[in-house]
Amino acid sequence: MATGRPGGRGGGGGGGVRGPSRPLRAVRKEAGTAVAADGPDQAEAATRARTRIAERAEAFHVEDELLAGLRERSTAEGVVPVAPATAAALTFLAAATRARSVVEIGTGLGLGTVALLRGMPADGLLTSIDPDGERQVRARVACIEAGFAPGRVRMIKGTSRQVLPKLSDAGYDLVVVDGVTTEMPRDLEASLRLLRPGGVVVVDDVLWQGRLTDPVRREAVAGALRETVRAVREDERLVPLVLPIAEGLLCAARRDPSGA
Ligand SMILES: C[S@@+](CC[C@H](N)C(=O)[O-])C[C@H]1O[C@@H](n2cnc3c(N)ncnc32)[C@H](O)[C@@H]1O
Repeated sequence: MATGRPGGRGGGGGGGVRGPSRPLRAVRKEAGTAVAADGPDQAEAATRARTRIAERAEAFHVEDELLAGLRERSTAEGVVPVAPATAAALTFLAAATRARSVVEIGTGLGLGTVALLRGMPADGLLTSIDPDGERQVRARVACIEAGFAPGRVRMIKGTSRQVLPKLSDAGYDLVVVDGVTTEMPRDLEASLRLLRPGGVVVVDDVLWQGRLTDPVRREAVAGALRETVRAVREDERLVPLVLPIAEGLLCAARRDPSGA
């Protein structure tokens, strides 16, 4: 029976109860398989359908005036804020994990900060890191305008390299990596140290395909993204997931080694 979903065929079917664990060989599905199986017309139709679905999913999230204003100001100043769907995902993840202690790398003007606070419990504390102290002052004002007491946010001025080593090991429920892309592999590694068992790390825009005119810079950014994705995929302490939101939102939960 046709499912009507692009790529909705195959997938192994079957129950979902796993047998005794044994090492499994990773099998990667290559892009383009659909062309071989269905022909170019079906593949194109599937791609169009996927694009439409992605657009509808993005349109589901309508930002309020506060976030829309922050987005406009951020963009005007050359700070790339998290996308609307990413902001919604941050709010969701903070709520779903009941994240009381959160770290955000890259405050910007505070769009992601407000999104995270909106999902966190009322007694949660968000630590946000950015070398630009002036932006952090404005982000703090945005958090107050959003209705959060000043004590809910700890703004720390500095780069992730300077600040992350000073934060407590296994002390955080959720870490969001949204600083400078070339620092991402290092930020990820530091973030994993900060996560408590069961904690979640989120890395924004890992499937970035943007164009940079400087080829050296472009390769540095692409290399950092590849390294980050590979590190998460290969880390057996993590349960990874890439959500096709904006330019790819990488999430990973840190397993509890006690098995609890
Ligand atoms: C992509 S923006 C963050 C956007 C923000 N999360 C939001 O949703 O609006 C990146 C931010 O990282 C900051 N940044 C640059 N270098 C950094 C570093 N080494 N460590 C931490 N943050 C850095 C920039 O000043 C900038 O505000």
